[in-house]
Amino acid sequence: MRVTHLSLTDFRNYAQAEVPLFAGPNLIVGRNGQGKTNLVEALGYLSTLGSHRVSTLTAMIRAGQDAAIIRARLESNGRQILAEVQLNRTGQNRAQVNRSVIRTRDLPRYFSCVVFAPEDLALVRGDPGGRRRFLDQLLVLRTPRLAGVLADYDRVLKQRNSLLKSARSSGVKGNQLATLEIWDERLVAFGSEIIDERAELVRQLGEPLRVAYRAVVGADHGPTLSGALSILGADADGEISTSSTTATGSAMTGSSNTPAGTRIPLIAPGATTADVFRSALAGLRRKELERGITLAGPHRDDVIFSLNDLPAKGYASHGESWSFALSLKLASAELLRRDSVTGDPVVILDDVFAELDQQRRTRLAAAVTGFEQVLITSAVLEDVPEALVAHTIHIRGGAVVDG
Ligand SMILES: Nc1ncnc2c1ncn2[C@@H]1O[C@H](COP(=O)(O)OP(=O)(O)OP(=O)(O)O)[C@@H](O)[C@H]1O
Repeated sequence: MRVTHLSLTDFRNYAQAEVPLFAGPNLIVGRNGQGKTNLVEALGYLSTLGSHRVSTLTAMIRAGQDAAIIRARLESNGRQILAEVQLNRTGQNRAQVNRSVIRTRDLPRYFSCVVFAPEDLALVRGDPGGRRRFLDQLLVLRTPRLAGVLADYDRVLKQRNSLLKSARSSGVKGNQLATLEIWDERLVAFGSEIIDERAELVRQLGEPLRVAYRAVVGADHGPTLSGALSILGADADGEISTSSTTATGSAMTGSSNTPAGTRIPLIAPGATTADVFRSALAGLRRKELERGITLAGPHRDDVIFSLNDLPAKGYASHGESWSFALSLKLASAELLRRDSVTGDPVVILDDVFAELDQQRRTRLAAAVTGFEQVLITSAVLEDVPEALVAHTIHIRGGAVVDG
């Protein structure tokens, strides 16, 4: 898939911009602070419903304006699609596809892109929330129906938390316990589906992750790489021990790959994720009523990435962490490419070449050149490998300019 034209109205520092885009590499250049990242951030929103650099979406609306509009013409398997979204300060965003209103959360059904940016380092070094978001965005792009399951889980979690909070402040009443049991069942139903989907995704990421790491680093006898989903919250006070679903565990090189996706039975052989989740909630009941929040569930999961059998977080060097993060993104682009009926995801490299040495630049360029469309932003033209210098767009002060 590719974007053939991007229009922005009152988005970040763009009052109005019309940007034609082409198949293959598109290089977006300009001095610092001119609007290069803003341009690709707009496209990222259409695919992830978020930003790779801020969590408050109102920052994307041009200062002094009430709404921003992102409009992209897409070509997907020969089909033309016009995807639009209006971001409002009120938070009531509106989306359209081919001029028909759709739910904003359904936008990723029409457009998939993978954004690589310096912020990705947080996937390895940052908090679990970033890793959960990474998995969930990829899940939704691959299986759009899961956007609904994630939204339902969040809704039930909020309702369950407010019930726990009110039980904490006013003492537990019998009818509250009955209601809590109803919320428990819903939380378990949505939550165990999310846990299972995330675990399967981590398992599937294993092989492309190893291939990507090798492509970026060029290791011939590479380190071992693995990821494991730690589920049900790893409660700090030890009420429940962290249960872990090993998801990728094989050596990066060598022929005898450990079978990926080995499930460790958590309670008893044959126990389902729902069984485990349900009994964790039962075990935490007293503590949850004391604290007034839900202490177990996929909202507390983490993915533990390992390099050379050590957790990447806290052990990997800056260069290793950055290569790991790049590889995670490359691996997700590869998964999307494999299972997408709409063709390759659009690959966006936002300011990444400045972070890499010459060898890694060349290797990364080689890894992405096969994708149908690649958008690259850079303040320094010379940082970008020649293989990616083709169509060039110059940005100055929130406007597309000639040369
Ligand atoms: N909501 C907004 N309204 C108006 N201007 C904004 C808004 N958000 C950001 N800007 C402006 O956009 C500019 C930053 O744009 P952007 O991050 O795209 O720069 P860039 O060209 O990628 O720079 P660099 O090379 O330094 O990464 C800043 O001047 C900032 O003040």
